Amino acid sequence: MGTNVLTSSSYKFYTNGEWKESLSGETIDIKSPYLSEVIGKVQAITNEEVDEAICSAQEAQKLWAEISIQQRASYLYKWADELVSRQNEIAEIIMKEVGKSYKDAKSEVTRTADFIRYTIEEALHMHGESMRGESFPGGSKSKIAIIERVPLGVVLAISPFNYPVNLAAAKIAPALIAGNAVIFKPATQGAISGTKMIEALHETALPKGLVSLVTGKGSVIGDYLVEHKGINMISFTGGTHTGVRLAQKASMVPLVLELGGKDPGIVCEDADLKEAAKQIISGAFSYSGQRCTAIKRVLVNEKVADELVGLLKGEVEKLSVGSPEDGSTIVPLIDNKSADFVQILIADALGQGAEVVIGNKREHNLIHPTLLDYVTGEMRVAWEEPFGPVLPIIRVLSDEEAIKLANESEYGLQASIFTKDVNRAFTIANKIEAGSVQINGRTERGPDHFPFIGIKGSGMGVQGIRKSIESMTREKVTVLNIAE
Ligand SMILES: NC(=O)c1ccc[n+]([C@@H]2O[C@H](COP(=O)([O-])OP(=O)(O)OC[C@H]3O[C@@H](n4cnc5c(N)ncnc54)[C@H](O)[C@@H]3O)[C@@H](O)[C@H]2O)c1
Repeated sequence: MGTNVLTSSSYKFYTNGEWKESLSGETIDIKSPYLSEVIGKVQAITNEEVDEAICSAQEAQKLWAEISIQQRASYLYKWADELVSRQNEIAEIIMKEVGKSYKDAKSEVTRTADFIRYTIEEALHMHGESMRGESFPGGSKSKIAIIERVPLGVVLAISPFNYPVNLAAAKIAPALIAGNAVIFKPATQGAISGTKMIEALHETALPKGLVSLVTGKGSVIGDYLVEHKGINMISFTGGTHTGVRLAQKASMVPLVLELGGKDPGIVCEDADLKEAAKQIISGAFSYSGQRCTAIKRVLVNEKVADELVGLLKGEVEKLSVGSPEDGSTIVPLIDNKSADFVQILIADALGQGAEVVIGNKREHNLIHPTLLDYVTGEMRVAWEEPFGPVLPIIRVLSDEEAIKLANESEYGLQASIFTKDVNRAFTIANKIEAGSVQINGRTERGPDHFPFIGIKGSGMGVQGIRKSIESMTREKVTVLNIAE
């Protein structure tokens, strides 16, 4: 691993096929979560520069939608190849910028290339349909509707910090293959990784203006982008607070929102407890719990609670804690503010009678994996998303109580159920209010072609390769009236 990857400390934004410095003259420092140093700066662009990006996107999109899907595919295949050939460089940036282990960062890049290829192939196999008028009473055989999917126009893609390459490409690739232009706004922490990903796209000689990388604080340019009349669709992944605000600002454009979660791991007394403990701990603590689909609470039947807690503790003891450079699972959180928040949730629970099974140790923004037992519904950690390595355990008397607690949450992303009885699993799953339910496995987003859905405070709309393409296109009907 070279140390000189971050050669350019000031990164440019990208619009109309060119890399530029903002006329604002302002940049934003990107501080590594674990190196305690600024690893680069990104441009804080102006509203006028946003206007220019959207204007050139509108121009470019018209031509892009007209070329064949095979031609569009050829650019995207090159993009996937470029990402693979730059995987070491990009992985190192992801590691330094968002503090993810080098191994995980690398697999994020290769998973993204796989995602892009699958997206192309899915789109190549999507076809429209036709209908004859005669099937409706009074309709005629001479009326034929041809139903095709057409692009929406300019898609605004806003991504979060935790998967800065994968979650961005998961919006950009379906948008492009379907014939849209893209305005890509990365999370500020994650913007250098996003820049590197767009550099790879630039290498494909993609038509000018089709994709722009706009950087700046979400709180500064976010509203301007979201309310912009030139935007035809918004695909957003991030926190619930930001997403709800965005939905209130955006008007009359389709939205797909993938937001926060509080996924429960429900453990019945007949579960394979050893396997459940393994799944729960890897689900809860990978990348320090900074995953939307992390297991964020355990609802365990009290008959097996003591045994499960012992097994969970054993699994936590095996987790490596330290620097992402050493491949640790538990790494410093994205910033100090996030670590302070986790600490507040832990303190609140302890103040109300929860017990620490293991953990509750902090060095700067590195929080050791923490298990809290005897958590009750009065404690904030039972309901709030920590986005950090703390897992509350709530003991329940019955499946009904577990279902009730699971559904009382403002979120509805995923849930896991652990039981050996498949009928029982389905009975519970059918009553759970969540986008997806995992039976005997940890909550997770992949494989990426599965539909991925957040309900309630966890979002609206569906992602997942085919669903993402559908969300970025609309049906258009052309009716042929044949002379009789
Ligand atoms: N459901 C999912 O698919 C999924 C996946 C990953 C992360 N998440 C969620 O994301 C959160 C963590 O990510 P984060 O801290 O980067 O989230 P965040 O909400 O702080 O930021 C997400 C994005 O929104 C931008 N933004 C901020 N203010 C904005 C505004 N006013 N208008 C438009 N955009 C604005 C940010 O710059 C960033 O690009 C967690 O809640 C996590 O659960 C959800």
